[in-house]
Amino acid sequence: MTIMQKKILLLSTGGTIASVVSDAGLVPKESGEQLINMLGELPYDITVEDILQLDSSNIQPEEWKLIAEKIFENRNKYDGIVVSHGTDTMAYTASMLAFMLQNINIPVVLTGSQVPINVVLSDAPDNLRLAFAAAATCCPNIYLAFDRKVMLGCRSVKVRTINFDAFESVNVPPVAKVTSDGLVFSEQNLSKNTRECTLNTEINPHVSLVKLFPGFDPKLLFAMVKSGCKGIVIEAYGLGGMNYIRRNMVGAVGELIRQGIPVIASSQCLYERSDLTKYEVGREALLEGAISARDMTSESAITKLMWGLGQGWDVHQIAEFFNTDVVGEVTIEKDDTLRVD
Ligand SMILES: NC(=O)C[C@H](N)C(=O)O
Repeated sequence: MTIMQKKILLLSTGGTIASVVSDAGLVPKESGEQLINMLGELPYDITVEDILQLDSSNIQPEEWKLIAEKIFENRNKYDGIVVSHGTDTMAYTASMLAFMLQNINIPVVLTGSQVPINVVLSDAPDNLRLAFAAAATCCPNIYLAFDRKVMLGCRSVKVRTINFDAFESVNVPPVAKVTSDGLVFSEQNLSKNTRECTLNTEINPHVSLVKLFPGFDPKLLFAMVKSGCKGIVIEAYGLGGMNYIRRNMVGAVGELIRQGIPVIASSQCLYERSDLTKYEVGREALLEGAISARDMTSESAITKLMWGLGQGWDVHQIAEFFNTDVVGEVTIEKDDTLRVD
């Protein structure tokens, strides 16, 4: 009896995984085919397409669109898709793909490596094998697979520059882990997708992500808006606090919102949620109309803002959008009304 092998498409985009040493430093040169050849026999029917050959520092909204279109085009021809990608912006790409390809009907798994595949002790072969296994077995969704963990793409963050455990699933457990039992799934491997997959690559990249620091001049926010910025994510302090003495960030937020610029307040802390209702410095911002990012990653918050603005939505619609769990990117608690009374 012949067992039907799963059909998996590898879309290769470059990154360290495909890099070689050159006089100019590491540059992505290896093709997807070369990556596959380094893995030896795999129990899948693999097709390869090279769509980009970039360090992921060069991956921007134009490339997100191309990757999303390629996935959409192939979503009914394969059982799963693996996207090889540089690690530096992989969490941004994974988050944006989740918004652009809502209700995706197959597993799409991004992976890369900290060390080029042609180096003896590279992490690339393990990461690629994991990505293929995830693409063959996970529920439909956008994932990031790295260092024996499979995470929801919109919850992943790059947290290390050198060590192999470069990514973490923030505020939710990984979807699956590799143990001696193989790929072991958590309960999260349940697909919520019941609707038709849509491709919507309309985004507005004219946004800013600002990390608040003591002494930050709120006038700079208005300068950004003057230069065309249409929405701002502020990584505020702790639960979402902002200063209002001397330099009035809270007042600036209110003014921007009255001008029609959505301002999202997230936390500089990587873990756990922002909750603007707790302290006066958060409540004031909330009263001025700041929109809470709750427990979203900054990568998800900024890509969600770009996508929402791309739909032509105003401040109220963006607030509504951020109060909605669209692709698993945010935890909305049942009675989480964020009222300040
Ligand atoms: N490890 C990596 O892939 C880093 C590389 N600079 C990239 O993001 O393309």
